[in-house]
Amino acid sequence: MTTTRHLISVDDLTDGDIHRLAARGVRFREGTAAAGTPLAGHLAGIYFRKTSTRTRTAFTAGALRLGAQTIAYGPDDLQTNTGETVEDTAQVFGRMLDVLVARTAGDPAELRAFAAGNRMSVINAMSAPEHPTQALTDLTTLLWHFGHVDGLRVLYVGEGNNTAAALALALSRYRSAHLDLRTPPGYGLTGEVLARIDPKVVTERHDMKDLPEGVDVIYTTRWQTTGTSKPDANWRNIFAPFQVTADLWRGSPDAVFMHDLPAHRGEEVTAEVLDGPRSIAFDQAENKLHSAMAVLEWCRGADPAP
Ligand SMILES: NC(=O)NCCC[C@H](N)C(=O)O
Repeated sequence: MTTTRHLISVDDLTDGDIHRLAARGVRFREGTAAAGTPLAGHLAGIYFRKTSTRTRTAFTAGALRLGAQTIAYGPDDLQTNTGETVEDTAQVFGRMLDVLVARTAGDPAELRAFAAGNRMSVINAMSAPEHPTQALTDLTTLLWHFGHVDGLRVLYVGEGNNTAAALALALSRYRSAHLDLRTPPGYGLTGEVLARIDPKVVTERHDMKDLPEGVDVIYTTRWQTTGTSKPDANWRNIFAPFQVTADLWRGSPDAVFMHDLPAHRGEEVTAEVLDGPRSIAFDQAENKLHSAMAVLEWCRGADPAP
């Protein structure tokens, strides 16, 4: 009997799942995961309604490397565009696909509807409130770079978007980690996410005063989150103090720089930081592939026993 697991929210994962998925991503990155094609005979639908460079490539390449085959759907391809319900689409997909990787950038309820029949695994490749596969990539990157996640101190500067939310939820599972979020006023984590994080691990402020010193990581994200628009015309002035510049390294000279990408040099980060010696942003991007392979394997129960 094949296992069918879904990854729609970080909260679909136990602490053990999170720790094992991050560790498995590191093994794929280091080339120490057993070679093989555990997903041979599986078919993965790759359905992106929004732009994607890293996530779509990582899940397509990851599925192929694990022996699965893939079918790609763009925003205009499905009969949902002509009025077919998601529930009916899900019934059909569930009879033909083993995995559906979907980026809707909207309400994750649609992903739950795809998952309802439990006949295929559904992976959230980014929805409005959360980007769980990015959080697993980020944990993989932290574990790969530092050798541990517990005890790390992360300073996140930028919008409290899907990436920030997933990171906050994921780091909440590492009791002695600390995530200090500095989000522009009016652009912080939602109340729904704040209710689910561990306040001993995650703190949030809406200014750049009294920044912590000696942090291990400084992380940012682009200012124009997919599928959103800013309500106030003045938003660039509100975001300007939150640009990540080399100045932030004065109190944390050893910190590495992370970014979920795509980057916009001169907006959320300077070129000096993104392209500088402390940046591991493109290693982090590569880890999307290794982490996607860990997620795909886990979703089908093809992961190594704990
Ligand atoms: N790494 C990614 O998945 N990048 C694409 C989206 C990043 C950002 N969180 C956004 O919502 O626009």
